[in-house]
Amino acid sequence: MTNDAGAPQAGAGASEVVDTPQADAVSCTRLAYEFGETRAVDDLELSVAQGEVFGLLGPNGAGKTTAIRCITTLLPVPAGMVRVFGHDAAKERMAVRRLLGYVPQQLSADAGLTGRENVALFARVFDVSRRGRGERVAQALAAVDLTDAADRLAGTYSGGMVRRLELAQALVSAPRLLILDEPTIGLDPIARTGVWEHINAVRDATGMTVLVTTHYMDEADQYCDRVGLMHRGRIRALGTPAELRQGLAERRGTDTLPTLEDVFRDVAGSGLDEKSGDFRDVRSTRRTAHRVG
Ligand SMILES: Nc1ncnc2c1ncn2[C@@H]1O[C@H](COP(=O)(O)OP(=O)(O)OP(=O)(O)O)[C@@H](O)[C@H]1O
Repeated sequence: MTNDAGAPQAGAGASEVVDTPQADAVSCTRLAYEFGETRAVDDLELSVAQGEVFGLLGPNGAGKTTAIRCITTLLPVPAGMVRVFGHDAAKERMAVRRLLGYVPQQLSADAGLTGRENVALFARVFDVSRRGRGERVAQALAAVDLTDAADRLAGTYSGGMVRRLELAQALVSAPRLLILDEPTIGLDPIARTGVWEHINAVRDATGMTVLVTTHYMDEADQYCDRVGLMHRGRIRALGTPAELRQGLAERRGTDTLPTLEDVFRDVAGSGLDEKSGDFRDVRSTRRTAHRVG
């Protein structure tokens, strides 16, 4: 185990998890987070294995963003434990931050800078060494197919291009874990597919782990190795999309394979629409395609 300065840490107990190939990329144990009276994350248990694309699914208010923000160290861990490749997110915040790239829901690109300047800014913030920085920036832009548009102002980009630019910003530090909060919300189907194809291509090339939140059950079904269905602060069902769909078909005694959304409705029950909003409501109320410009 290392401390935030990267030096060996004295006194690491024998029972502590260390950064080995066997360590989970993300491990949350009884993670809880409250905003006043609201228990946003409720004793969350979550493990993401190294190299997998894991989808954290759930409707508005399920607690996905709060959990993600604890994992990225942007929020403290008031109760429970969060580890990233074995590093304790509460005690080794800098070590954790160095391992991950994060694309938040909020716009993280500057409309007044070119694509290249935006990515270069992130390279400086994430301490990518000056030597070779230009090449790393160019590689990150190429990985998301923005080489030709790299020297245009981001304010002229389409919604899909902005999302890919934000992906390049997160990739420039060569993270081992990429965390994306609603990466495709508000994009048209072609742009959504484009974002996923680039995520997958980088994952295939680097073996990076991907943790993604989404409301889009169809995307999770198609692109995630495993999914966790989150509702009211907890994971209510966990498995590969095929396992979850098959499981519901067996419970219902039907040959017709249900959708992942059917699975979610089954595990979340009638409370889904009353308290947390419907998936379609969320889609129609949140539009980010024109976030820049
Ligand atoms: N800063 C805050 N102050 C007070 N309550 C908050 C705050 N952020 C989130 N919450 C509440 O915590 C709960 C979980 O919210 P969170 O944003 O984590 O859910 P989510 O699943 O990410 O939803 P969304 O899909 O809308 O982003 C909700 O009830 C929300 O209203």
